[in-house]
Amino acid sequence: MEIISTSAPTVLDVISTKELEKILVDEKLFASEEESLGRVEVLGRLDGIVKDWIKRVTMDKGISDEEQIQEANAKLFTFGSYRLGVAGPSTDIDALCVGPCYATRHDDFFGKLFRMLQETPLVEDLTPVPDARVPVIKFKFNGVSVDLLYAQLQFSVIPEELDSLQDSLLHNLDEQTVLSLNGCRVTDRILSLVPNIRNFRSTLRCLRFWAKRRGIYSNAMGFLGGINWALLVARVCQLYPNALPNVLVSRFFKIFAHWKWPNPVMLCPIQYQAMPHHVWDPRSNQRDRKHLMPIITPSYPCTNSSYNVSSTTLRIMQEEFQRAKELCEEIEAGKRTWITLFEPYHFFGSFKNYLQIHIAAKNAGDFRQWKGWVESRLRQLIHMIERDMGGVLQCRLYPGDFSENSVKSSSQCHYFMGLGRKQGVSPQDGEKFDMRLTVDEFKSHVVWMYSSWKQGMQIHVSHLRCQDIPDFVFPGGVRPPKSLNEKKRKRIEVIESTKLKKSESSTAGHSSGQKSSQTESGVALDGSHGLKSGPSVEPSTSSVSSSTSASSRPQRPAVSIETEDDNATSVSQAQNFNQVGATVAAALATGTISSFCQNESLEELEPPELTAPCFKTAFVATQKPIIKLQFSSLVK
Ligand SMILES: Nc1ncnc2c1ncn2[C@@H]1O[C@H](COP(=O)(O)OP(=O)(O)OP(=O)(O)O)[C@@H](O)[C@H]1O
Ligand SMILES: [Mg+2]
Repeated sequence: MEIISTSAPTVLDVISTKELEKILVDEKLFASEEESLGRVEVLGRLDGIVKDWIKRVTMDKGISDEEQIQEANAKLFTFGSYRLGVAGPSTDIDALCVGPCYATRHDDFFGKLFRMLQETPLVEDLTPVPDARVPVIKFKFNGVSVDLLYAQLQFSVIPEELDSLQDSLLHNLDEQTVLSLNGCRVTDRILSLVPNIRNFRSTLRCLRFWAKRRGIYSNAMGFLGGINWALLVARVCQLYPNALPNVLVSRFFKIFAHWKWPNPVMLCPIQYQAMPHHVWDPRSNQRDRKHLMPIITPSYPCTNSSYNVSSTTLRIMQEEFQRAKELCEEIEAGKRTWITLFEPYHFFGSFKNYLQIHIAAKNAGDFRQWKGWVESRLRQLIHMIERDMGGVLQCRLYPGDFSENSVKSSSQCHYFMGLGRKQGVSPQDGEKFDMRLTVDEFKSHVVWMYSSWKQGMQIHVSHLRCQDIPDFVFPGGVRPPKSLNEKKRKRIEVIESTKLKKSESSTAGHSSGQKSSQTESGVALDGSHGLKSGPSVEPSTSSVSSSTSASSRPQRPAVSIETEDDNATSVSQAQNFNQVGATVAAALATGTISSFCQNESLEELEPPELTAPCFKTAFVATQKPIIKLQFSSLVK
């Protein structure tokens, strides 16, 4: 593995690193002793629960031999930022329960263990996510967030000293177990591949803090998450094995501002084994070839940990790397201090137009699941808008959600997306952007693809101008004054930083604010919304309709709406059956329609069934007027 420099630190490096690390302490990025002890206690209790669980499972399998029951064992491993030693006060604990061959994921982990957790005092917000790529039970234990995965190994007894790094463990395991084990294996391998763990941790804490401040910390939204930042920092540590964090931070930006993506970042050569698990290989796999920012995990099966990165998020991150590189050069030259590197990105002052995505569900349990799903889909909305608006617009998501009340709501939240013109694309007179169909398509897609959708799970997307951003997004619910000179702005930044650090890992809403005036773009079937843009971008009105880009878009399906008095209204022409189903799904999501019965499964409407003559669906609305929809004789 090549090395760029083995230079030993200078006295100045020691001083500069102290200054840098002082910021981490001042920003309270370390868990207090009490918090750390609380986590250790939670893990101890959890370990006891899984050990108890496996004995019950053993007995339930009809094994009555006392010795075998005594021997039965399950083991808890930690991984992620907690295991890496960079957890902050509010970061979650990622844990893996390893069980023997007879303890199944479905019945025993998501069944028996889940019920035991339900009965455990101090366990709350229990959310099973069995259908995820990496199935997980999420919960809070005595206030500590835990993500618990499961690995069902081939052993009949799990040895207490099990080494999760052994590749031979992976033989004959199901894909979900391999992926679940991978978290632990990757974390431990990273720690074994960095030359100096203390310097690695300190540098990683800086980078995690910086990424959160600059609004680019979120794997789900197409930026980078904990694992990706850890791998990138580990690589820089390898290249400068003796450097202190001040140099490592600065070299990090220097290297990644100039990195020629999609060249992969790897901590070691890709490992191959005679096992069937997918290993990242752009030469043989077309999907891997499409990855824009490959950051490869270091243990078998080596995969790309940053497959969510899109051309938009990559561009944003590159701009941030470049900005930080320049700042670091000035810091090194003594022209600035480290704190300037961590200045927050002013998301709500950076765009003239925004989309607000409001999601809600009937109860806290539904909401947690619905929110997780919608959040993982939001990057799709960016893709759709950029695709449909002729490549003129570019979007930026704020990687966090907001609530209208100071206490985080358990059944609704808001996301925001900034809309701007692509650099270098000049505005045209009277240019308009009509996003109604795109937004409808997105909402439909979100509902359509979600197999666990339930009544009450809603999504609304609306357009708003910068001045209409609701107050609750601002720290303390107070909107900063419009024109600020540089000095005042700096002061506000300090206030914002204080607020931001409170929610270091995930951005929460702030105190209550007024409801903004906004344009609803997501109202079900006849909802209208358009974003009009010209040399000076104007706000849309709810009736903005035509646009040049929209004319080339497929039209809405022919849906006849029958109101109570049987006045049928044709909404538009059908393009295909998929769209009908999609429109239905959107109506369900927005709450306009509360239930429906169908004669044919909506899934059957996927191509190639587009030519099917008709399908009939009846809907009943939540509120008057009752709407019945009759889908029939759709025009192809
Ligand atoms: N995209 C991914 N590819 C490979 N492994 C992943 C991926 N996402 C998560 N993991 C594994 O799961 C672990 C926990 O993920 P998580 O998103 O909680 O990150 P983290 O490092 O714990 O950061 P945070 O403090 O934000 O929770 C990671 O450390 C990694 O081992
Ligand atoms: Mg984590």
